[in-house]
Amino acid sequence: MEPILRASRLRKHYGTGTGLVRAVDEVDLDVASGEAVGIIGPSGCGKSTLLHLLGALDRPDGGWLWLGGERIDRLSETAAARLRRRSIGFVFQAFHLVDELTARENVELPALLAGASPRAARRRATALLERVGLADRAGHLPAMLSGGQRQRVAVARALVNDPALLLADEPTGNLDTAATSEVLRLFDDLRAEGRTLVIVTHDSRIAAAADRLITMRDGAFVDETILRRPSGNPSFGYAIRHGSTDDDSGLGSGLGDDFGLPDAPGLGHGDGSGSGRDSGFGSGHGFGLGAISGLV
Ligand SMILES: Nc1ncnc2c1ncn2[C@@H]1O[C@H](COP(=O)(O)OP(=O)(O)OP(=O)(O)O)[C@@H](O)[C@H]1O
Repeated sequence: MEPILRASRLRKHYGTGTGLVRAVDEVDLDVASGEAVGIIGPSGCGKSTLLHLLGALDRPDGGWLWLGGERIDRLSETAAARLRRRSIGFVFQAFHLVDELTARENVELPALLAGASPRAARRRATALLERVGLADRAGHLPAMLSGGQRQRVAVARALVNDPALLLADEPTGNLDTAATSEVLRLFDDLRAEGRTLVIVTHDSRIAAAADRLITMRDGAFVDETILRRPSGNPSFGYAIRHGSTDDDSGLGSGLGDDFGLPDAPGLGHGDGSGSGRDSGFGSGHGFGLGAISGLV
């Protein structure tokens, strides 16, 4: 099965006064359709830079990137903008709603920009606001909404063009505990309904909404943990090995211990009968399940 998103040796380096920052350094990533991938790691390790590359918000210095089989790493500004409108939904820490527009108008906007009729845009925005539990706030301006409500509007907006890929950068970073729970529930629902998600986060609870968690450090992937099989892709087969020769016992349980996440029973002890990823983890470069030992 072809991944919907594939990055190969993706690279973004910044020259600074004090030297070279390898923000993203030869990263390989495959994301299957219907899979929810969480990316975690210390501040400055390159998570946001990677997400910007994956979402064609920024161009890599090197490497290749495909979305739905289409090369997207060398698009012109115009083509990248078109791709983002059509195929990618973004959720940012700071919401980025238009202050002068109501919740419904904010959600309608990307649909209108993508060429939907006003009536179709309204129909879709109304349904999505209902979907995120904000039907009764459709006419409110962002200033009249709580942080959690604003982020739910932002999620509805990200979904309005039914994107192939939803990218979220610290979606709970600006939220208090109660609002985080609202947004967490929403992401958990999106995962369960089979949305293809990549979420960058510091928040262990949001990270737990992922099917697979990747840890970044110094621009590279250093660890990978499978939490569950993707719900959007029942035929998805992980090549999880049996036996004790590989240190795969840390799957799920190691994560729970180190990161405050619930255990993922069974995942570390799969029957090995899955068909396996088409190219293994991260396109076959880098590391495999044997390297997993919980979060570092
Ligand atoms: N435009 C830029 N110019 C120079 N350096 C940059 C630029 N953008 C990011 N960096 C550097 O690249 C590295 C990765 O930054 P990035 O924002 O991707 O990290 P992050 O993991 O998302 O951090 P945080 O969790 O704090 O948001 C950092 O060292 C950062 O200072």
